[in-house]
Amino acid sequence: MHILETRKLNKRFGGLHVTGDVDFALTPGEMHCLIGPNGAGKSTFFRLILGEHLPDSGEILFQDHDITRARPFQRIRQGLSVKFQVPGIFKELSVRQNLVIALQHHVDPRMLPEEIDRLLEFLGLAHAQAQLAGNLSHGQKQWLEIGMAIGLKPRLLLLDEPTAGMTPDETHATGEMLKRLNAEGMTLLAVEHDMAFVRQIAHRVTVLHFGKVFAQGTIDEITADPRVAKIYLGEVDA
Ligand SMILES: Nc1ncnc2c1ncn2[C@@H]1O[C@H](COP(=O)(O)OP(=O)(O)OP(=O)(O)O)[C@@H](O)[C@H]1O
Repeated sequence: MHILETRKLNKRFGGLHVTGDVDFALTPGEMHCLIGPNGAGKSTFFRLILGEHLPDSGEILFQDHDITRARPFQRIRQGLSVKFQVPGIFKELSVRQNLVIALQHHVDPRMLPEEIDRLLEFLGLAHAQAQLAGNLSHGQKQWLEIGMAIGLKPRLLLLDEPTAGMTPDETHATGEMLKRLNAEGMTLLAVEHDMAFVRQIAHRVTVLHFGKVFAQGTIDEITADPRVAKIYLGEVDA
């Protein structure tokens, strides 16, 4: 059984084949990273999974349900959540208020304060809960956004370059945070460029190149593959 599966997923923009026949499957409990050179189609593949783009052909299955044409909110209701690269936090509100907004329609109001305390602790933001979110460091803003995305207790969390712009310490702390989520049963799929981070978290890695699955394996298999090194140097054509 797979938690997410795409079958021959295709997306074109004009004449450009951005996603070409992508067959991809995620096992429940897996931490998977999607890598590939700029323009490989990673963001487009993410947006197809989320329902922000509709494919020209192919299928997307989530927990064995066909969600190919489902609206984004329907996918979220089924247990999909996403953390985008640009934080969607409310800068003029406190850290705690941001979490209240994210959780209030999904958690029993009597349990809300306790649930938020637990999240703040998990994110390492308990001491900053009264601060305005706009005053947090870049890394803390990303963690708050992760908190808002996991407050709904998704089965699958998608992360778009979760460590972009972070210091090495923040990047490492983010990796450990994601590993704890995974240990609690959440499946994770991250688009990521930082290979040290990929090594820290990924069970398996998929390389996209010109919209196609170019290679798949453990990080050791991927980094030892001379064909993968060549696509980053621009030596392998579509
Ligand atoms: N809405 C769109 N309309 C037209 N072309 C698009 C659109 N979105 C993406 N593209 C093109 O599709 C290709 C793949 O883009 P995509 O953003 O999916 O790649 P990526 O692997 O995420 O790249 P990066 O690592 O730079 O973020 C690019 O050539 C891009 O210009």
